[in-house]
Amino acid sequence: MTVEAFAPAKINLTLHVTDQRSDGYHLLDSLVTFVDVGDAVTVEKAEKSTLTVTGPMAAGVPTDSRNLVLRAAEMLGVPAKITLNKHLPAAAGIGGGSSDAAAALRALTTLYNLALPSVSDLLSLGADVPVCVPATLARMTGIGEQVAPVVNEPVWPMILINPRVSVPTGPVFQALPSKNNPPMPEDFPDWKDWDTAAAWLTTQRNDLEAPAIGAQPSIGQVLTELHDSKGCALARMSGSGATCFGIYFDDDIRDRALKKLRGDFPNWWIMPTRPLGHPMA
Ligand SMILES: C[C@](O)(CO)[C@H](O)COP(=O)(O)OP(=O)(O)OC[C@H]1O[C@@H](n2ccc(N)nc2=O)[C@H](O)[C@@H]1O
Ligand SMILES: Nc1ncnc2c1ncn2[C@@H]1O[C@H](COP(=O)(O)OP(=O)(O)OP(=O)(O)O)[C@@H](O)[C@H]1O
Repeated sequence: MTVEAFAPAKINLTLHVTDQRSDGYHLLDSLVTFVDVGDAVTVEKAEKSTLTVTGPMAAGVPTDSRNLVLRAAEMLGVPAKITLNKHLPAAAGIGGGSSDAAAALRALTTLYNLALPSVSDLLSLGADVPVCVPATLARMTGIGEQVAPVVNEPVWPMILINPRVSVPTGPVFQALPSKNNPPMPEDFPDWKDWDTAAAWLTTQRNDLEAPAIGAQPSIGQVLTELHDSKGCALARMSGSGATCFGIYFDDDIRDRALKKLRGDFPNWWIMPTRPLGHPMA
């Protein structure tokens, strides 16, 4: 028997850094969504764990115990033949490794009929792993261990752009000048009204945007191109970058922007997508 799990890209619609703990980790207040672009993890019972990485983004992805998918199997203590079909760029701010680990945990616990690990164990794989397990719109706080589901997600058309530069997360947090920034308001707007929802999002922030642009100026260019594309309601960076997203209200308008951006920037990774809008199976 094989079990397959989808590992959707994680998008930080907002990312407010509100404090820093004494161990150096940062406290966050982030609205996180998951979209229909992602990797796929397939697992099958085996005598010992093996990992094969395939797909258009396989190059450079570790196949040894550095890969979070193998670390997830090790955490559960179950051996499996694992295949990871890689579509997401790595070190890109869209949680590639974390979402793969979460998908591996969903698949392996189904295959072996096990419970999911505790939140502290999930966190030990990465700060983004707890939110990637349910993989549905959530408010993420703490350093990533507190995950509160949010309902009525807008499934608006989006564009993801990565200028094909990888950005390691730690140095971007370290370059952040102010660690004490305001959180999001306690209450969210009515997500069913896309105009109101997008207008509200524009009043929020990704505090890692400026330090990430400092490290990789091409992120600034990506944001300008998305922002200036016709019909874009909001352009923002996800996570610690470099991937940025644009939100549109209409598929045809989004598709025209997509065509123009792909024509103008043939070397960038540019993908149409939309939030999944429902819990993962
Ligand atoms: C930036 C985000 O992607 C937003 O969702 C996450 O907070 C990062 O999640 P992640 O990549 O799973 O992060 P980890 O692999 O746990 O940590 C990488 C590095 O980022 C920094 N880090 C991460 C999370 C956090 N709340 N505070 C931090 O300061 C730490 O220096 C850490 O060594
Ligand atoms: N399954 C995996 N896929 C890609 N990279 C992985 C994986 N497991 C471990 N890694 C390693 O993790 C590093 C960071 O990649 P990943 O895509 O997880 O992070 P990220 O884009 O920084 O995510 P975040 O959104 O949390 O900032 C890579 O450089 C790679 O060496």
